[in-house]
Amino acid sequence: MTAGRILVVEDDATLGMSLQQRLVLEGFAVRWARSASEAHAALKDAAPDIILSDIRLPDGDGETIMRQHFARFGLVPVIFMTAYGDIDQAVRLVRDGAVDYVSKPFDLDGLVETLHGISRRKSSGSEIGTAFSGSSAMRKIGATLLRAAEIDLPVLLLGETGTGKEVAARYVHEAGSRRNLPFVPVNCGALPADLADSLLFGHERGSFTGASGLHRGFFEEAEGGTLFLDEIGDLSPILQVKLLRVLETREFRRLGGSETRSFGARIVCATNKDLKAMVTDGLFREDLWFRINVIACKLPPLRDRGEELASLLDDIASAAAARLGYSGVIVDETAYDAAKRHSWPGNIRELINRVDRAIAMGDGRALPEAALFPEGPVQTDTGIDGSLDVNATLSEVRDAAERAHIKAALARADGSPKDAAESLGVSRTTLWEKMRRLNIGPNNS
Ligand SMILES: Nc1ncnc2c1ncn2[C@@H]1O[C@H](COP(=O)(O)OP(=O)(O)OP(=O)(O)O)[C@@H](O)[C@H]1O
Repeated sequence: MTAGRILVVEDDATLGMSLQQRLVLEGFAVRWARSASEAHAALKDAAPDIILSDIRLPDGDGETIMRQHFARFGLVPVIFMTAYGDIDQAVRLVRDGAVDYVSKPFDLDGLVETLHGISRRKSSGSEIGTAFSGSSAMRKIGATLLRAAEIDLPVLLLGETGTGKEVAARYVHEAGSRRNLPFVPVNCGALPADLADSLLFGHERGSFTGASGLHRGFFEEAEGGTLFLDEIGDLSPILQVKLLRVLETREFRRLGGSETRSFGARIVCATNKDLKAMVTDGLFREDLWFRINVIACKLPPLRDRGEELASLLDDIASAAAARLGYSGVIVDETAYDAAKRHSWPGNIRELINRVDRAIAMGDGRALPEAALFPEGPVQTDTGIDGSLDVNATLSEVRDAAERAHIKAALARADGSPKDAAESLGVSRTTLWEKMRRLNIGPNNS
C-alpha cells in the first residue's frame, strides 16, 4: 500500500531529484515533472493524490496547473513551493484552494510530515473504493456498484480475466449493509464435479460414502452476507437448475438432509464468458440468466483504461517494493510509455505479475521498460505486425494484438502453455480458450 501518489512539479534538477528520492523513501509513489508541459502531460495520464508544485516554471506556472486540475477532477490537495518574491501569490493561492505553501529553502522533514498528514486523512476517509477512483469510467462503475450495494438486487459482473471482477464484488459487499457478515467467494469453474453439490449445499453425516461428518456448504457459510459465484458460466447444467431453485425459493437442503434451510445472502455473479451467446447456444439456462442478470456491470480491459494505467502502475510498483523490503521504486517514463502500447491480455493480474517480477529481479530502485517487458521492446500498435487493414474493426485489431502477444509468449516459453500462461498472467484454461478462439495451434502455428 503506498502512502499516496504525489506529482512533484519542479524545474530545479537538484531540488526535484532530492524531493523525489526522499518521498519515495517515505513510501509515496512519485512522478516528477520538470516543466509545466510535463506536469500537464502527467495529469492527463493519472490523477495524483497530492500535487507539490513550484509556482514559477520555465514554460508556465503552478497556478494554471492547479486551476486546470481542479476543473477536471475537483479539489486535490496542492502544496506550493515558493521563492521569496512569490509569497503574496502563494497566500492568494491558499485562499483559492491550495492546502499550504512552503518558502524555499524549506525544512524537508516538516514538509514530509505535512504530506503524510494529508495522506492519512485521505485514506482514512476512502479506504473502500479506491479501485474505482482512477478515471471517469471507473468512477461511473463505482457509482453503479454503490447503488447496487444499497438496493440488494443480484449483480452480474462481466469482463475479461484479471479486470477486477472479484474486487468489484467485494466492493458491493463492503459498501452495503451486509459488510459485517461473511463474503464467500466460490470459483464455479474449479468445483470438482463429484463434490460440487456437497461443497455448495453441504451434507449430513453418512449422506454418501466418505461423508463422515456434517459439512456446511458455501450457501450456508454465506449466512446473511454475500455469496460471490465467480465463473458462473462454468456451472454444470444440473447445478444451474439447483441454483435457480434456490434463487426462486430462497431455500435449500444439505445433501442427505431433511431440514429446509433458508438462504439469506445476496448473490453476486461474475463471468468472462459471453453468457448471452451461451444462452443462445443452449449452454446456459435462460431462466437463470434472467435471474442473475438484474444489475449488470462490465469491467473494461486494461488496454482501454489508459487514464488510470499510470496510477495503477505506480501503486502496484510501490506495493511490490514494500513487500520485497525496498523503500521505494521510481517508475521510468519508458515503462509508462511501453505500458500504454502493450495490449495486456491478462489485464491487472498481468500488470501485477510483470511488476512483481521486474522488482524482484531488479535493484529495487528503478523500473524501466526493459524490466517490465524483458521479452523485448513493446511495439507501437500493441504488437501488431502492421499487416492490418486500416479499416479493421477494433475487435480485429485487438485479436491481432492478442494473437501476436500470445505467440511471442509461447515462443519464449518454448511452447509450454503452462509457462506462457504464467508470464501472461492468465490461467491455463483462459490461455487455451484464447488460443482456440484465435486459431493458435499447440505448436504456436
Ligand atoms: N483497481 C485495481 N487496483 C489494484 N489492483 C487491482 C484492481 N483491480 C483488480 N486488481 C487486482 O488484480 C488482480 C485480479 O483481480 P480480480 O481477481 O478481481 O479479477 P477478476 O476479473 O475477478 O479475474 P478472473 O476473471 O480471472 O477471476 C487481483 O490481484 C486484484 O487484487
